[in-house]
Amino acid sequence: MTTPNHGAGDNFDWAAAEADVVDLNAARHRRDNPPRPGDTVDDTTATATTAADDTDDDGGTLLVDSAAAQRRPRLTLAALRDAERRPIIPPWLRSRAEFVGNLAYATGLAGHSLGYHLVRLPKYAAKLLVRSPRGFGRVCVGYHRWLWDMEGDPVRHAIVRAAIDRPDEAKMYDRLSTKRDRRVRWRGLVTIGLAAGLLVAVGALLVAAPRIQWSVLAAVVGVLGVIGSPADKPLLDTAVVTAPVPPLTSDIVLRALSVMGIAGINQAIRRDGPKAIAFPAPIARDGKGWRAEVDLPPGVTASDVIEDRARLASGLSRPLGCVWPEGRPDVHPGRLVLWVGDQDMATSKPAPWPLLKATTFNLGKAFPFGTDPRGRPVMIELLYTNVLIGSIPGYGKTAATQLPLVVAALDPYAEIWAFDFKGTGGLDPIERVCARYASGQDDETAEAGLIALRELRKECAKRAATIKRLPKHVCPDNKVTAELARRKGLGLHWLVVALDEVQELFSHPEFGKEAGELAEKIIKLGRALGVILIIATQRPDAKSLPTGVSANAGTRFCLRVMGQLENDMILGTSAYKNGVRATMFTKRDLGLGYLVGSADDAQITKTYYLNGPTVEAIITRAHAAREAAGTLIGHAAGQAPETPAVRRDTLLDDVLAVIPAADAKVWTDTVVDRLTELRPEAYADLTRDQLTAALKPYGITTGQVWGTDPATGKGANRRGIDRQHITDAIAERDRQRRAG
Ligand SMILES: Nc1ncnc2c1ncn2[C@@H]1O[C@H](COP(=O)(O)OP(=O)(O)OP(=O)(O)O)[C@@H](O)[C@H]1O
Repeated sequence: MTTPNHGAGDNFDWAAAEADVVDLNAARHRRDNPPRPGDTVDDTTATATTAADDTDDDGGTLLVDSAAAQRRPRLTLAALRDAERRPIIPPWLRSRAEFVGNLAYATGLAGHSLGYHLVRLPKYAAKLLVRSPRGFGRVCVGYHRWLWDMEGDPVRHAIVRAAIDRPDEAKMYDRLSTKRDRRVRWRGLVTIGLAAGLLVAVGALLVAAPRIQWSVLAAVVGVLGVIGSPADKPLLDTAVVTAPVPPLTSDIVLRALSVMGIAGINQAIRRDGPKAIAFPAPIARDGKGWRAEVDLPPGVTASDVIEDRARLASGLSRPLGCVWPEGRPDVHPGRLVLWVGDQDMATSKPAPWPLLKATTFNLGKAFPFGTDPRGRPVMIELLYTNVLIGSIPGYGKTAATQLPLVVAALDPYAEIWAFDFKGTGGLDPIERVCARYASGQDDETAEAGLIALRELRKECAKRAATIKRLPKHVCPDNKVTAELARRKGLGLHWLVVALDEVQELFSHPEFGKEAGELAEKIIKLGRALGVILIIATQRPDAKSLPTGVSANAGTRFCLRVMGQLENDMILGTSAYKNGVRATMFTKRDLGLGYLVGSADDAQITKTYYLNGPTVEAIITRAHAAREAAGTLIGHAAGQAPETPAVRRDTLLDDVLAVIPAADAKVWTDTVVDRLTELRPEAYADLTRDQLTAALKPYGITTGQVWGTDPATGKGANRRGIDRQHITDAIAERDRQRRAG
């Protein structure tokens, strides 16, 4: 507020004082008369009061903008060009699945209603028969009133009463009576015509065929029965009882937002009334629910609302599973898209997976991963991406990991490696089509996973070299294309590698560090090389999920998690801040998560759920397709990982040669190094897993061995070979040779 200069005697600033009084009155008026819905606000007053609220340090008014500048901008060409265009065809008509779903629903409903009423036809006929005398009575009474123009009776009586005091009213009565007589006369003539017509019709009916007589009688009874029906007892019973779902209106949204206890919203509503919340688009039906776009008051972000979904649902008086708020940070942080479903998502019937009956599938195409709250399919493309899946235990990670694997299984040219480091058997149904497979919570499985990652790293190097060799016109973008992946002999087929419960591997005391480093390299390199890594974890923290891995995943799916850290580890930095919060999912939200990376915005997605027998059935078809295509390899074909033939004959003797009698047990890594030194031509590219696999047929397994690392001089426990096992195996082999 400006302060008049009191000490200046005659120089008193009357203009400033007058402005103050105007401002003060305006402020009082606003306080005493808060705007109501539908009120219009005078821009000039609003501007003046807004400006008056902005005071500088000295208490003087700080007018930042003129009244004109604060007025709503006019519609300009530039604004039109930038405006968001509403779809011409509504989304439910563009989505085939949604359209077919709606059509099927409408047809089903119509069929049900028809069947319901057909069964009750005798009851309806009886009702009509009973009601027809009353209907006949109503018709007679009605006709009698019409014939004698009885509607005008009260008026004529009123005029007779009035004529007692005012003689001029007698003239009016006279005019009305004449009119009435005329009307009754022509109505009488019509009645004579009608009676004659009726007599002729009855005569014709008497000589007509019985079928026609009964039909006419039924029609007359039907019409009279309908006319005779009491207003509170409709003829038809109710075929479908609908639970009334209240439509979403701006008032309801406003009420819900105002009870959330968000200070910014409450202050704005107190100040500006309903205008504090703006609706940039009309609230409309969207799928099986309502969609409202809301611009929250300045300073309030969509995530402030999303954070407390339960309170929002309470404000809307709807079940929690119906209320799905989302942010639109691409528009601005305060834009909230609120979708309120008719039915709780947790109790609604899950949609069947569209690929349930497929025999093959081309992995180059996007596949249906789940449905959004509106029931529309959510698609994922697997090529050139890696997938990271996370949640607390028991919310559908394995089920979500299984889906892309089943899809990959349906492409006979895609190779699959699958590892389940918790050994719960979630991926067992797809074992039959995996080139590599291991499941268990033991060190063996963890080691098999590490070995696979080493192999995968090598595979990436090999593929990179192949791509480098290819001419530019065959491989212009230096990456595997769908066409290259199909070419036999190039070795560039899609390779899908799933690591479920990967926290067990990454936090393994012996293999974890190396596995993490390898996974990071593969996730960075493999994308263009046709290698797709799918990683699922129930412990998304820095120790169990290397940041290099979490930061480089292209597609992310986060089911229920408990905190911001886990949320952002899976969905990416700032996801929580931007309102993408998998913490909002509740105990009932199985299979429900945020999917990031497959579309521009994060999508709330409920995965399609395939139970064990369903997966078995699909995998049986996939297995047959692979058999026909000749692509059943590795574990699926009953083969152990390959070892060069040259090593097989002399392997046991060579291993014994590099383990002196003084060393009872030696680390496998040390044996590999010594073998390479012994015969580089045979063992130069031998890996630890290959050696472990090559010794397995002799019944030799690796175990924990204490030793000293020659590089660091530190003692450690690692996988190693017992010399005694080698000597036993050689003795057994020699015995068999002698016997054979
Ligand atoms: N899309 C879905 N729809 C309905 N139910 C689902 C869905 N996905 C998973 N579930 C249910 O959730 C249960 C747990 O799923 P799953 O085993 O995949 O979870 P998880 O997160 O891998 O668990 P854990 O970490 O304990 O292994 C399943 O048995 C199934 O009943």
